[in-house]
Amino acid sequence: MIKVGIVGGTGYTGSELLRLLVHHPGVAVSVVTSRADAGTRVDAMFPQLRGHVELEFASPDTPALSDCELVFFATPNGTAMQHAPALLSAGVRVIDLAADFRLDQVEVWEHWYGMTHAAPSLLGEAVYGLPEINREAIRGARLVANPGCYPTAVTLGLLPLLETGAEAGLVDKDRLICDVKSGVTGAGRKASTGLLMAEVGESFKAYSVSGHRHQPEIRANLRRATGQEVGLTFVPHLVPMARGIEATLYAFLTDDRTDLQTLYEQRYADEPFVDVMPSAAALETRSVRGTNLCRLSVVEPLGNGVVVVQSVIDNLVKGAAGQAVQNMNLMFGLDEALALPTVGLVP
Ligand SMILES: NC(=O)C1=CN([C@@H]2O[C@H](COP(=O)(O)OP(=O)(O)OC[C@H]3O[C@@H](n4cnc5c(N)ncnc54)[C@H](OP(=O)(O)O)[C@@H]3O)[C@@H](O)[C@H]2O)C=CC1
Ligand SMILES: CC(=O)N[C@@H](CCC(=O)OP(=O)(O)O)C(=O)O
Repeated sequence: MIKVGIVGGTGYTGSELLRLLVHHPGVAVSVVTSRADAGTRVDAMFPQLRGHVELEFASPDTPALSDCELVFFATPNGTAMQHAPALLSAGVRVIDLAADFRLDQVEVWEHWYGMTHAAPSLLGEAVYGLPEINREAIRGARLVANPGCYPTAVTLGLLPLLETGAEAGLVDKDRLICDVKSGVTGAGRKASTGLLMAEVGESFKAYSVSGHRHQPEIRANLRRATGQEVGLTFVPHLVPMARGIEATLYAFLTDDRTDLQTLYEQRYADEPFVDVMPSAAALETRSVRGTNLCRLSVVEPLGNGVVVVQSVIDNLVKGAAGQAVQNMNLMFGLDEALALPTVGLVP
């Protein structure tokens, strides 16, 4: 059994990790932390875990984390970078669900995250944990930077257009448009006026239109996959639902000879967690709710050179905790799909 710790176990992604890991046959969760709720039984806070988790939340400074083989950080940005160096030195592998190790250039990271990086020397070593572009590197990694939720949905949606068509110029890589919507759990469980039901319910808004920190992460992913710079406009929106991300992605074709449906189906034929719909189906977030799937559809609706890709994920699963478990499975030589659901909770 792999001995695992979770820092930040009272948050949405930490509790989602617990939901998935209690069904994992190769994992024993031995430490779950919270500063505010240290000493409280995990199943007292989360009755859905009764009978599955017999732990109390521990303080994050507990030495028990150093006895783990793997520690997940399900904490705000800027936390894992303070603790990862000591854990790695103690031989513990680390998966950070936050953004501390996602960008490889420290000045770009500091610009977007507004703080000084505490462990810049690890940025070069950290492996970006999107298995669909980085599987082999993840297998050998000590430190994995789990992708952001929006970057997961957008990168998987655009990848085939850019990867396969880059040299031939399948689409205009300087004018990609990403219109993306998220449920409110994407903002975390902390108390915040902007997340109150009366603020979010019965309404729908765009935010960070002038720039969101996931834009450089998406560009870095597409650069990593294609070797080329891309130009993209990324606008996130908040939708009054708990879970789910829907990305509607637009690209302008520069070559109309490629069969887009075949391109997408072939690119993801061997991917256990990417499902390409057989036709230009309209996608719903609920079809992936609770699953580790990214479900895609591609269509050129008017035949006028504008491609529309839809991409849906559950932000807490493929967008966070599920992807982290997928990465853990790869790092420990297990079946990549172990303990990861693929049937959505509908309705
Ligand atoms: N929610 C989502 O859909 C996604 C989130 N992420 C990222 O994952 C991370 C966690 O997100 P989420 O679960 O939503 O966040 P939450 O706000 O729901 O939970 C944060 C958790 O971290 C703990 N925590 C906060 N500060 C510290 C600290 N300084 N040291 C140790 N523990 C701390 C909190 O407990 P306590 O304060 O008691 O210690 C709590 O358990 C974030 O970086 C987020 O950006 C990534 C992809 C998707
Ligand atoms: C709805 C909502 O507020 N979403 C968050 C995304 C948070 C997230 O997951 O951030 P990281 O992936 O960088 O960790 C936001 O836009 O800030």
